[in-house]
Amino acid sequence: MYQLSMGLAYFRANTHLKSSTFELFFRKPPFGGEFCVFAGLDQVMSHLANFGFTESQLQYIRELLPEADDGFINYLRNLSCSSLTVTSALPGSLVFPRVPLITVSGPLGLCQLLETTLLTLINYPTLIATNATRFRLAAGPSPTLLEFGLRRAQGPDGGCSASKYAILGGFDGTSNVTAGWIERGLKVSGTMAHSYVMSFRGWEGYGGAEDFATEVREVRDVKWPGTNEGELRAFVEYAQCFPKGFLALVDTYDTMGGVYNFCSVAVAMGRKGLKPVGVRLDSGDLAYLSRECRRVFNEFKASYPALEFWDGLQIVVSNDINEEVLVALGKQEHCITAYGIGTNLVTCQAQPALGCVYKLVEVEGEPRIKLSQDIEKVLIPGRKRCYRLIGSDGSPLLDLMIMEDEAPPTPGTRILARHPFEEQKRCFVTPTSVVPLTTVVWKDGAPQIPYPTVEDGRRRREEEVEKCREDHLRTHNPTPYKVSVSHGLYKFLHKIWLEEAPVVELS
Ligand SMILES: Nc1ncnc2c1ncn2[C@@H]1O[C@H](COP(=O)(O)OP(=O)(O)OP(=O)(O)O)[C@@H](O)[C@H]1O
Ligand SMILES: O=P(O)(O)OC[C@H]1O[C@H](OP(=O)(O)OP(=O)(O)O)[C@H](O)[C@@H]1O
Ligand SMILES: O=C(O)c1cccnc1
Ligand SMILES: [Mg+2]
Repeated sequence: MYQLSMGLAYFRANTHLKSSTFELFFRKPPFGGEFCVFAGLDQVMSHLANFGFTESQLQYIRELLPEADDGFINYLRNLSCSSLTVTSALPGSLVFPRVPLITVSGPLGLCQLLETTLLTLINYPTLIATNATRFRLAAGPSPTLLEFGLRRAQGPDGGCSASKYAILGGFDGTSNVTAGWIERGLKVSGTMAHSYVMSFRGWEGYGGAEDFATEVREVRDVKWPGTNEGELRAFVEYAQCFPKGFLALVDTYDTMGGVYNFCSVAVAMGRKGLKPVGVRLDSGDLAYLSRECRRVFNEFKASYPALEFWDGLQIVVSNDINEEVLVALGKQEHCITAYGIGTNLVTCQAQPALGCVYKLVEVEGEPRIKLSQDIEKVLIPGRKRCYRLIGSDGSPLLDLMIMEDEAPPTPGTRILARHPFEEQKRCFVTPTSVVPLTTVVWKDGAPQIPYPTVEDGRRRREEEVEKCREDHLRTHNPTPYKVSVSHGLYKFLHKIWLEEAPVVELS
């Protein structure tokens, strides 16, 4: 309604066709960090391609906006994104405050109508991709990270976005089947819950292979005759159902008893030439219990050395894991090989919203500025070009915004980079290479790049994280990354600022 109301007022004022430019950017990185991982462009591109109003939507808008006349409704009826040029960062890129992630140029009315949609399509995907990247950085490169969050997500749609963009951010798989169905190629996996284990008590009604169950019980009785019988039955049934995918939840009654039950089934499977997958721990001290699991696996390895799978068994842990728990586990000795993470990942509990904004910076070639008492909120006016200046070690030195008509920075040439608002903060920089931060992604009614896939984003994130200095990426008190403007843009910004700010009269 926000956008439609302005749309009508622009139409009445006959300014709806004026050429304009809007920029989408964030001012403060989330989670107390220094960076975001850009995501959501795939959905933006598909929105641009499909943008339009149906007759029934137009009818509804007439009801909502009694001020709308036939002329306005006709204008909406014929709207499409063919008159827009959109430039954007590419998914998986590391992005920093105030640098435009998406720039939309075209008729004012149309650009305005896109505001809320573009923000909702970028804010959450970028937030979750950033959260997932931080979880990956905290966990290190080797463990498997599984997204388990659909049950706690902000609705089914939020849950599917979470699954997809968590994978872009470095997760390996999701338990969300709908996400895998929508986005073919996402790895989908699931283990078992306590309810499954709890549903069995003893062996009454057992219809599986008798010799298998007998063998499992014999192995168990040698090691620890007192383990829970219902749990053992649950594992035996599951192993027969999933001869290649036996991963047992071991903490329903007593974690170590569960591990012995698992190993007993594993021995009987091994004798049939089958390979069990591992265990999942869902409570208690996950570091300690993972070491205990490995100790029991080693004990069984000593007793059954002919079976070759003991060293490769997975130890999956879950239960309210967040970034802090991952950091804490990183400092302890443990034998965890995989993490299942739900609530804290998908709800981004540490910071549930990213504050990207969408601001008008130019109309009919004239810059526009929004002033604020809060200096951080003062808008950098005019259309700009943005570059990442790379140093001799391949890591980014700073991001630089220049005015559209300025000469781009070139490798080997020394230039002055300035903080946009603090006059004394400036530096000379001689980049080894210069990378443009945005690409034209939409023009003349057609996409200008192939539709971005999750895999593209994942790869780009990996490359960019690899190149970035660790102190910019660290969890606590990261080193600020310099986002700067050229001397020309600095002068321009402050000139426009003075022109627009009234001089107060005191008496
Ligand atoms: N070794 C560890 N170091 C740091 N944090 C841990 C460690 N082990 C577990 N945690 C975390 O500590 C918290 C334990 O929560 P809580 O005490 O409610 O669980 P629990 O009682 O073990 O399990 P549940 O309530 O599910 O039966 C979880 O957030 C878990 O991820
Ligand atoms: O803890 P999360 O990061 O959200 O990960 C997913 C959790 O969801 C399931 O348990 P659920 O929370 O349904 O039950 P529980 O807390 O009683 O184990 C699962 O066993 C994990 O513990
Ligand atoms: O597959 C699992 O183990 C799983 C999936 C979702 C939530 N909790 C656990
Ligand atoms: Mg729980």
